[in-house]
Amino acid sequence: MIHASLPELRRALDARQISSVELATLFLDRIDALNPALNAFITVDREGALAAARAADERIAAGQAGALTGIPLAHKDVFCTEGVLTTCGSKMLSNFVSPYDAHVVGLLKAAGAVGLGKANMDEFAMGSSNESSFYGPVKNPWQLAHVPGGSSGGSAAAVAARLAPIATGTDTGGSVRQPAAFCGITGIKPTYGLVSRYGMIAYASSLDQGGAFGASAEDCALLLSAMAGFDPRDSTSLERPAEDYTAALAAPASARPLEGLRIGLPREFFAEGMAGDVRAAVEAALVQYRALGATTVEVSLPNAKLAIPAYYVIAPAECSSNLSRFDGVRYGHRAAEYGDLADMYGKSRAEGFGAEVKRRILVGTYVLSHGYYDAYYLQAQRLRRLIAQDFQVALQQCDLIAGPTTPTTAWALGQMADDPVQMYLSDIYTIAVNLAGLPGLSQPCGFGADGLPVGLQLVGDYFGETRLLNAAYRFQQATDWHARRPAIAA
Ligand SMILES: NC(=O)C[C@H](N)C(=O)O
Repeated sequence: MIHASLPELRRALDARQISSVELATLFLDRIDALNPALNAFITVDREGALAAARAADERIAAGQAGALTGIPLAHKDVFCTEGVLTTCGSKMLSNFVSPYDAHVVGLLKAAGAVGLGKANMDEFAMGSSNESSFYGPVKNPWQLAHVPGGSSGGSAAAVAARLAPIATGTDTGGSVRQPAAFCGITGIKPTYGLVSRYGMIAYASSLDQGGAFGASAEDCALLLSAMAGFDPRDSTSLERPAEDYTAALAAPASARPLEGLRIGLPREFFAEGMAGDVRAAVEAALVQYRALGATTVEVSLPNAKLAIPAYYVIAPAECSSNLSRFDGVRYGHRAAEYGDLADMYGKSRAEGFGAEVKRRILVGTYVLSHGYYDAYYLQAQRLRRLIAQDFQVALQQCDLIAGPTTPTTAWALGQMADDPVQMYLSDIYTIAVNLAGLPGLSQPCGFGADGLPVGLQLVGDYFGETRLLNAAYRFQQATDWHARRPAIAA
């Protein structure tokens, strides 16, 4: 049961081969056994999970089960959960119990999904390795001495090690796709505005977007279908009819299911910077895509190389504003001893935030300050527009864009700890997609020389989620990279 797909779990639950309580217990026991080694969860909510599972069993017995009723899942600890600790990976929120559920959490509860607990993450989602978490680093299930990626590293490691069949995440600059690639699973970041940000602790609001992790594109499609949808409480939520992202997957299998699909390969992504073993796996995957009927065409994203400097102005600027609410008064940690009010703010924030968060607040405050705004923030916004335009030009020549998710496989824990800029550079292929607000997916497509997974990134036009998930699904029907498991999950 541990390795069953979501549709298989659905059938087993509906046929009463297993109850939701039994299924939740199976995963909770696995978390107890394996989490000490992986550190994928910050909070395990056994009681809440079993109560939700009992309710799901009643719903199943009454014949009222939906696609996710009784299915266990993990939430990234950035999503507020009523009555359950929400830390955002920070000491600042180490005692924060939200009085309400994030929109996404509410939708999944209403669907009858069973929340197992809260997944570890980089502090306030700032990082690409999960090492900035106040609760300690997450280990990569494929090799425990390596990072799982970040910032949604706990969610990705949990799914890869089968501590949960599916998990939520968020992606501001790659935080779903990069850990999915490093952990050998599938992850999708939808179009900006598709998933409500209400109750998702804000990092960089114009970039933050909720996303889904699963062992396959099909499992991601099921989870995303339940997460997406208009929410008036998020001013950037898009008012669109709900979509069933699994509908296209039901089309009959054929030898060349991707006939007519044009895949654009950005010249700049294949030029330099990609490790040899990543390139080999990505190119082999493209051969497979062609065998399934797709054609490939070279496209250009001339400004994509400027995505990292633009992002590391815009994201810190927004974070410096968003994180000002953590002042020891309204939320979060308060210093035990202080003089006047300013001293209390200063000490509380100095004690509550870790080094990476402080670095970004400082950079963000600087680029927004009088006299520097035009030189940095405004320029970055201009670059952002050029990058988005590049994608629109490229997407006139193709239906989706493919390339590596990351330049290398997962690095060793500690390897980049003293070199934040090196870590920022590792997000080179994912960040431009957030700046443009486009949907992106990462799927496993092979292994590097070190035995660690390689991810293939697919990027679509706005609201192209169905096309991305369908392409990945057809690839997964013909290959078994997504079915490979780390020894810890055997
Ligand atoms: N939050 C993200 O999407 C991760 C990105 N590496 C960042 O640190 O901003």
